[in-house]
Amino acid sequence: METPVLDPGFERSHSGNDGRYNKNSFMVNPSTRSNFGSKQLDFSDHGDLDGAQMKSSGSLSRRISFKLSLDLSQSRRPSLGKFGSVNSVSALDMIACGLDLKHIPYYDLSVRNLTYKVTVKTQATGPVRKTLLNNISAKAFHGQILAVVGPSGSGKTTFLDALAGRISLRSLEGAVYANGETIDESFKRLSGYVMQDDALFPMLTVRETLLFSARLRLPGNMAYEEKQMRVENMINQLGLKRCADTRVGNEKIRGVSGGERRRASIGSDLIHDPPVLFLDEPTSGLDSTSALNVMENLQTMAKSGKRTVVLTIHQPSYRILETINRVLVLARGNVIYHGYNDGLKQHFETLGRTMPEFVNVIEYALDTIEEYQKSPESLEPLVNIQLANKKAEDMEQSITETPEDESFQIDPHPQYATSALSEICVLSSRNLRNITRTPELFISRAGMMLVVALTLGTLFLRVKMNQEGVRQRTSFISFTLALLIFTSVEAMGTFLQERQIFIRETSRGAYRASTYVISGALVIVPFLMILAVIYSSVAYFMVGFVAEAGAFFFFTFIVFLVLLAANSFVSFVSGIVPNFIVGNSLCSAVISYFFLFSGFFIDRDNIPKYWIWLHYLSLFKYPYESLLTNEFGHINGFWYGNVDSNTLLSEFSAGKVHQWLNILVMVIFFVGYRFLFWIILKYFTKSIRK
Ligand SMILES: Nc1ncnc2c1ncn2[C@@H]1O[C@H](COP(=O)(O)OP(=O)(O)OP(=O)(O)O)[C@@H](O)[C@H]1O
Repeated sequence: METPVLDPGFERSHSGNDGRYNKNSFMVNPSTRSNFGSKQLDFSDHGDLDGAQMKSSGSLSRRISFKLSLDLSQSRRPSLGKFGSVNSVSALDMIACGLDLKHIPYYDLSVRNLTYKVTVKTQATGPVRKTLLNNISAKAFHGQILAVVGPSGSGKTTFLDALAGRISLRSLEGAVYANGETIDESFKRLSGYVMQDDALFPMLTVRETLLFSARLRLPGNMAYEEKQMRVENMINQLGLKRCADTRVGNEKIRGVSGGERRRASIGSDLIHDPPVLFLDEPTSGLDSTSALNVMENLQTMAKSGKRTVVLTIHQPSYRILETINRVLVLARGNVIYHGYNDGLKQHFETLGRTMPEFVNVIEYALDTIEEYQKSPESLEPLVNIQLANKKAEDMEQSITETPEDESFQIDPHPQYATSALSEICVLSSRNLRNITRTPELFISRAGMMLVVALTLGTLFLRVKMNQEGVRQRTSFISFTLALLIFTSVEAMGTFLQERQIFIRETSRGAYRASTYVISGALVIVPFLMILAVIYSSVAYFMVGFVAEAGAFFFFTFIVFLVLLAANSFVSFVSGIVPNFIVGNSLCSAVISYFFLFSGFFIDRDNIPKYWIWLHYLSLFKYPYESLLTNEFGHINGFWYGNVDSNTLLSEFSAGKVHQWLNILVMVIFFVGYRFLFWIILKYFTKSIRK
């Protein structure tokens, strides 16, 4: 084996976030690049390397990485703790610049003795520990695809989740290493995870989906044109050119085909070109051609970008098998085989079995597992054979491997790709695009407000200044508030629909929960303002409220604040409920209580002391008192008998209303519920298993 020639003059220091791969980075003397690049460091074309070769290459890859002296590599990548930045120069950047791909940083993963147990409650025995992963050891190399296969329930997804940091590290025994370093939170940010469900916005086109993802996940200081170029490259790479401007769609909305949606989903999770990719069943639900297409794309991405691809798959066809380099066969959480595809046949031969010719080796493995599972000795012989092989491999490894350096610094504050402000802009523009693509939602609510305003306007037409007029005014105000607050519940659907997308995007650090909350609030403001104006300008004058500009604008402003506060409250509830049915019931129940304690049905003075807190928490109390004061406070003189405005207001417990204080409380409701929503999203809406 030739020794790589490193130019000592190019040796680099190891800290900082300037795009370095890891602390053992060296700069390659360009004149020597091709010499050793092809002979020792480029494994991407060596899916059939034998174990010994791979081991020596693997250990070399941990020790040496290369970084190209390119301007575009500098300060693009966020710091990723001990794993350095995502890429110093991404594969796609390099392709776009026509540069040599042999110098892309890469990661080799290894799993040692990974065990994962959960506690399950059974009726017969009470809580028992169930082993979902049992002492699993495996490796995934860059430039290759490792496929996790096995019968249903064998632990494929669980294994992928453990590797991808989707299971709390505290719950796992054993360890997962990336280039010999144990993984931590920062590792998540440099890996992409494609879930089984394609959680995408149905109203965006494929190109828009990828572009929004690029704007969120690529560094803020990268030019917009470059991001667009990255998107076009991804579209070409994934074969999405023909449908790039078609809406993604879903089960209800016509859009791209299932295979194209799958590829769009893969593209949006991989647009930032993560060096490690995890995919859960990327071919599920696809016809054989689309499935092969997806796998070929992944193979190209793995090879050309030196990415490490780990995926789960059900019964891959013969042609799909050719796109996979290594397999990990699991059964009931145990490793049955781990290694290169062509070793599988030989592996089963050690059991004294002969695999028939022209049989798909994975199908054969699954059939064999099934057979053993049904036999009295169960999986034991299969597990023992694998354990014996592993022992031999471990011994070999202990001779060739040197101990790892454990002195890496973990960055306690892993950064996001772009600034909070930029995230707010991108998320707001995405929200806006989604809203404008579904105008019927806003139009129907605006139409409903108009119809109700007209109905109330005719019902309470030109109310008089007498006792009946007073009753009608208070009824109109309380009904208006009930209408505004109860109908806000429909906003819950938005977040519940988006929740999977939010989890998918934020689980890999695409953006902050706070910017998601802020952008959601910002985008809704103009729409709620329009609703407030529509309702007030029709109902206010038809009912015949005090004809003063100031009073009208104040009424409209309060209606707007009520809509804002109610929207925030509903957002908060949507964060804590599992689905719309529960959310709708909860919201309706709580809002009904708020209404009951508003002061309309029972005066504040008559509410029992132990219930008074509900009066002060009520979303109705403050606008109700403000609107009463706005109406009655503007009219001097007697309403009926010797009852003047002051008497009326004190009767409604609104005698000493400070309008600015009420406004402040409503603003606090608006901000406070959003804040609680943020807490829920940040700390409780996680896709991590315990
Ligand atoms: N939280 C849990 N509590 C108890 N058992 C669990 C839990 N999560 C998963 N399991 C069980 O662990 C086993 C492995 O599940 P996993 O989803 O990893 O299997 P899989 O191989 O991906 O299955 P499939 O191919 O059907 O998707 C299953 O038997 C499943 O029922």
